[in-house]
Amino acid sequence: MPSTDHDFVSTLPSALRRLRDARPLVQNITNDVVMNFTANALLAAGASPAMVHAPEEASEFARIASSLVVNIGTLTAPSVTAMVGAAAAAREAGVPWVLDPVAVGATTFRRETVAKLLEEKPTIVRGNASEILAVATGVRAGRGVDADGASSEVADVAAALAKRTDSVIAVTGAVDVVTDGTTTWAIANGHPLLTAITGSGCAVTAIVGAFLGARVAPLEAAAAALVLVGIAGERAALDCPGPGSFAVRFMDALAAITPEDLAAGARVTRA
Ligand SMILES: Nc1ncnc2c1ncn2[C@@H]1O[C@H](COP(=O)(O)OP(=O)(O)OP(=O)(O)O)[C@@H](O)[C@H]1O
Ligand SMILES: Cc1ncsc1CCO
Ligand SMILES: [Mg+2]
Repeated sequence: MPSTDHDFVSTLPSALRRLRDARPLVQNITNDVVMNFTANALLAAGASPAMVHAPEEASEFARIASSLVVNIGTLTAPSVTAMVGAAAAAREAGVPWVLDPVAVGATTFRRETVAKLLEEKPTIVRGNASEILAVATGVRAGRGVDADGASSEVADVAAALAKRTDSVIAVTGAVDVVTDGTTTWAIANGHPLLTAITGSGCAVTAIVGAFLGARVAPLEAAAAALVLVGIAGERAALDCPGPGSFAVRFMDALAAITPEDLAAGARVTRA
């Protein structure tokens, strides 16, 4: 039975303080379903969101952003141009960036776009288990935008992918896995109601970007975001009648969680 990683958990309050002090400018090129929800989640967490996605300006903006979030949920040809251009600009300018490969296994268009984006060296890739498996194997996997695998089963695949791509890999599910290929954490925070609303995964990815933008180191940034969203989900679910009010309470909880709450509620073990 693995025990809590107290060394890491004790760093969580300073990571959240850093995010709220820095109020990082997080550029998002994300999907049409979750744009408003994502911007509000970033505000609630303490970041400053900017949904700047036009091909004409996305790469220019990426050079001045604190971090960049690229989410392929509702991909179009112009959005691919914006994403690849912004990711390249971020890499050149030393701006950290995070990739959410939504439903990457579903179509050739998504697989080819993710292959192009991986060439721009994302700092972190965050997906559900079927998405991370599809990225790792390059083959068709999973049904669509929702997960259908257990994250714990992909920990080895994620660690190998982290080594191969030199990125941190964050796999979400009932238990999340975060790995840089050497250190691997399992995070048991969260609530099933998070899967009953659209965009909770996209919000996690954006908040990973927020911690990165506050210059928290990648492995710690990914884990802190997963703990924050997980605890917010747990709080929001208390006496919650259903998904509608859960989404509202989730936003309230994200804003109300203190740095100390983060350390007190974290369930992080070293794998
Ligand atoms: N069964 C579960 N129990 C508790 N928490 C969960 C469960 N499944 C997912 N979560 C949490 O929900 C959040 C979103 O993860 P999920 O894997 O559902 O992302 P996703 O599939 O990309 O979602 P979406 O694409 O709909 O935004 C994460 O914080 C994760 O820890
Ligand atoms: C439902 C849905 N379809 C494309 S993106 C998206 C939001 C979850 O990622
Ligand atoms: Mg998703």
